[in-house]
Amino acid sequence: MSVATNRQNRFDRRLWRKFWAIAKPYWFSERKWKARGLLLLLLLLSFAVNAINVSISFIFRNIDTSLARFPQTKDASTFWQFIFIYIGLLAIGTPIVVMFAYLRDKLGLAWREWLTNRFLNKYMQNRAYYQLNFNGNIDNPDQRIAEDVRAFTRTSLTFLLLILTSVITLISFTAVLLSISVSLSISLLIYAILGTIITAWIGQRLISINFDQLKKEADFRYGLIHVRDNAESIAFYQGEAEESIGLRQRFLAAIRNFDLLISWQRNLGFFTTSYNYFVYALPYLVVAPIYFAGNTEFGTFAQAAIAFRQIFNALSIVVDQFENLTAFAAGVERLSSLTNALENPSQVQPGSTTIDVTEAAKLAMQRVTLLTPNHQRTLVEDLSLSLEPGEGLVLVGNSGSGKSSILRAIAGLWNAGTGHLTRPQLQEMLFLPQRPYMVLGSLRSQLLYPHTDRQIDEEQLRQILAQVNLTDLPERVGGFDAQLDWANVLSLGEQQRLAFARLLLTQPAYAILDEATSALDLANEKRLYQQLKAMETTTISVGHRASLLQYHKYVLNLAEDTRWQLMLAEEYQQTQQI
Ligand SMILES: Nc1ncnc2c1ncn2[C@@H]1O[C@H](COP(=O)(O)OP(=O)(O)OP(=O)(O)O)[C@@H](O)[C@H]1O
Repeated sequence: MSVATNRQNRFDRRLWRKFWAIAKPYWFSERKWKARGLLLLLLLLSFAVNAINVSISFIFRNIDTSLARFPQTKDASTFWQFIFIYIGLLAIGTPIVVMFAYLRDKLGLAWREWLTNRFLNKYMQNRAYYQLNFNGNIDNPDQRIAEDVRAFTRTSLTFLLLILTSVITLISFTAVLLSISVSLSISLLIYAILGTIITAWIGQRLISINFDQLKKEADFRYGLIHVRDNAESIAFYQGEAEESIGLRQRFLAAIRNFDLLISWQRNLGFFTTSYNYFVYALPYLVVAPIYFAGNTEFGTFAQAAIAFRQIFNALSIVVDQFENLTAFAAGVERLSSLTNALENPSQVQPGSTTIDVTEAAKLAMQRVTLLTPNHQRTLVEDLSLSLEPGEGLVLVGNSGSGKSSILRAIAGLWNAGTGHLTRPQLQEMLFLPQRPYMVLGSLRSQLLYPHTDRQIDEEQLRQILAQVNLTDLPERVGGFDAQLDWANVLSLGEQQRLAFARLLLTQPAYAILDEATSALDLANEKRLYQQLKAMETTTISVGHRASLLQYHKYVLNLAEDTRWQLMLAEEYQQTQQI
């Protein structure tokens, strides 16, 4: 066996294993009985469809023979008898064929629902959605969960049933065909096997092209979404020309690859089309010598053509479905790599160390060295500090010195490094990130996020809004149930105050504020920090403004070369004034 074939076999085996790993859980899940029951029903229906097809071949054999005999016998009644049988069969067959397709799609839908939920659960667990951003191998997880899962469940079922029905068809019509001619059966078998081998050989390249196509289409769509999400910034920069070049490049990449795809489909088409056409002539060529020798009746031609077509279709599923199979294989690869990435979202490399974390009532660090997730840069070295509840800490330092990264380490988003971190439970801490986060939903859910199921009456919500100086917001936007594109409708300062309102509602023991008041005027900032103090919330802030110092006891000053300095806020203020 050549090296290439060996590699191909390994690839096929791996693909099969990957397919099974994605497909199996549903068929062994809590929904397994419903799924298996439906599959069994579909099998029974496909038996019925097959029996109908076999009957049709006999009906037409008799119809054609009665027509051929007519000049001698002058008997039309046999002809009409079989026409009526055929009509009766149609009446029974139609609902069976329609229900078969309907139930197949129903099962596909149930499977998709289950599998998508499974992916969504894993995607939202252990912050996998965040960690995947740093995984260069997983592009567009959104497309994988939305599109690839849909295609996977649908196509798997279609193929499975196609293969099962093909086997049934093969067995029943081979019996029909053998009763006509053994040489006909053998020639058909050889023809179909050769066809499959040649198609698989020409079509190999389609698998990788299809894989690229899925990626490039998703990249293009993501580019468009990016423009929509950042419409205002682009408009201010007048960046249309640049954006348009970027979009066109992504589109062109998709188009070029598609061009390649259709060229290969054309190459395959030259073969499959001629292969499919020639098969019409084959049964006539094989039956004619038997007929001319007077060894069979005229109707055999019709029956042989039908049986031949059925068997040929059954044997040619690989040829017919090759393009779909390649697209399917590409989808399986994408889902399989996503599944693996979701199993181990933080991608901890073997041998690399992580910061130890324990939970306690206070926040402390012992000799913590923090690295970027790819382990390429050390941000801070040997950091030790201890903060009692009520003592605030403000992090200062140049841009890029690692202030936000320390907050990420406290939140458990980043853990590459060494040392020991003690922190309160995450439920007791609320983080307000640098860019205010506006959820998709109503004003009420905006305020209650991330615990939107809490029952808080509107009066209380109004009080909180008044505390952050947004008294008139509900009236302005149309009430607490109004759903708007909040990130674009509210000013940055308003978004920051809304995020602060969330904080006041949640009343966490610790508030971690990453430049969360940078867009506010000093009076608003003071008001908000005073409210946090009144709630006895311990604050850990990042900011460049001197005004923040007065609300915290300590200052952690980060230098860019991984050094740091911890001092009392008052002392720090004095050093700044000198
Ligand atoms: N996902 C990442 N992978 C690798 N490096 C990163 C990643 N995110 C940020 N960095 C780098 O880590 C360094 C520290 O970033 P960080 O956001 O902590 O800075 P910062 O001090 O908060 O800056 P600023 O004041 O501008 O917000 C920066 O040099 C940044 O480029």
